[in-house]
Amino acid sequence: MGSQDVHQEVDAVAEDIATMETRGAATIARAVVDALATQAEASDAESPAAFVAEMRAAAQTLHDTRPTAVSLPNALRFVFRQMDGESVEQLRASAVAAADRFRSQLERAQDDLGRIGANRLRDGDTVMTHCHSTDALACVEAAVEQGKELSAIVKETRPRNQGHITAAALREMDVPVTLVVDSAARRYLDEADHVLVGADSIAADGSVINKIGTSGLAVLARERGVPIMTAAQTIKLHPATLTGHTVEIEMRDESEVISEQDRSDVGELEVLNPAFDVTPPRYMDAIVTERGQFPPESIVTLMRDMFGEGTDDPWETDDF
Ligand SMILES: O=C(COP(=O)(O)O)[C@H](O)[C@H](O)COP(=O)(O)O
Repeated sequence: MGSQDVHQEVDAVAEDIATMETRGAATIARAVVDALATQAEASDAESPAAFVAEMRAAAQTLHDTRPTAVSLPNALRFVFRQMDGESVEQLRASAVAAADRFRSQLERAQDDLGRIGANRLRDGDTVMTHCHSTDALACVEAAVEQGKELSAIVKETRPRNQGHITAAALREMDVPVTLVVDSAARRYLDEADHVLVGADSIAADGSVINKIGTSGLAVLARERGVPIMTAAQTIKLHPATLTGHTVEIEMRDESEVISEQDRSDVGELEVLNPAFDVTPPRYMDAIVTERGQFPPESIVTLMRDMFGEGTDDPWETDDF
């Protein structure tokens, strides 16, 4: 175990998330749940209180990696809500079982969401994508499995070019891909039948928080009359927005935007590198979840159903 009895695997997972070795909201959620299970399995805590303290320290370490994707705290919350017992062994077993349940729910949710999203796509359609979203790709995959022939226009998604990952995933599905730079989006929107994006968080008013550039793409899509949908499992619903909190937008290092050499050639300047932006609900046609598709403005009903009026920190629960 490392500092505060946090398992070294937890520290490694946290490092991978912070450096974006592990990235994408659903993938991050799965990684943190795996790490919590490792923490639980490896714990040599001698009392239930010590076990819970260790799990909380592990959760805090994982939580503090990236701020925007709410799937991360929602995944931690899922495990903590189901952790229960009088002894270390019972607590351990319930945490590991909760992690197992989370993993299978995540997979099922993505499959269900994919089938729902696929219903919006017709044979012969071209979809334009932004960034890399496994939820969005699940819709394409389900449509392809239904026998629909699709093609894709993939935005490269500066500064980290996650569009390349999307292009590779689509080619695996035998979907023809055209890669374009971000600023070519408007030029090629006339050739697209749908814009398909994922989400890191969905706010109670139906705003979609996703990779920087999504909001501009949504405005352009509206202007060109191209429907745009967000594919997002319900673990992307942000409970704190029910009580008026806003979603923190991660600011990343300027080195992702400009090299040190180029920067010194240019001279004095400020570089800003927000990783995400907010698309207001009026620019989004539908949010597709595993529980059906929703007009963005109505997502609040699903959120109240799932969370009540709000929630605490993921590791705070009345059970301990
Ligand atoms: O914005 C991103 C990834 O950003 P980053 O690369 O900065 O993590 C994705 O669209 C969402 O996370 C959804 O992904 P998924 O559908 O796989 O959860």
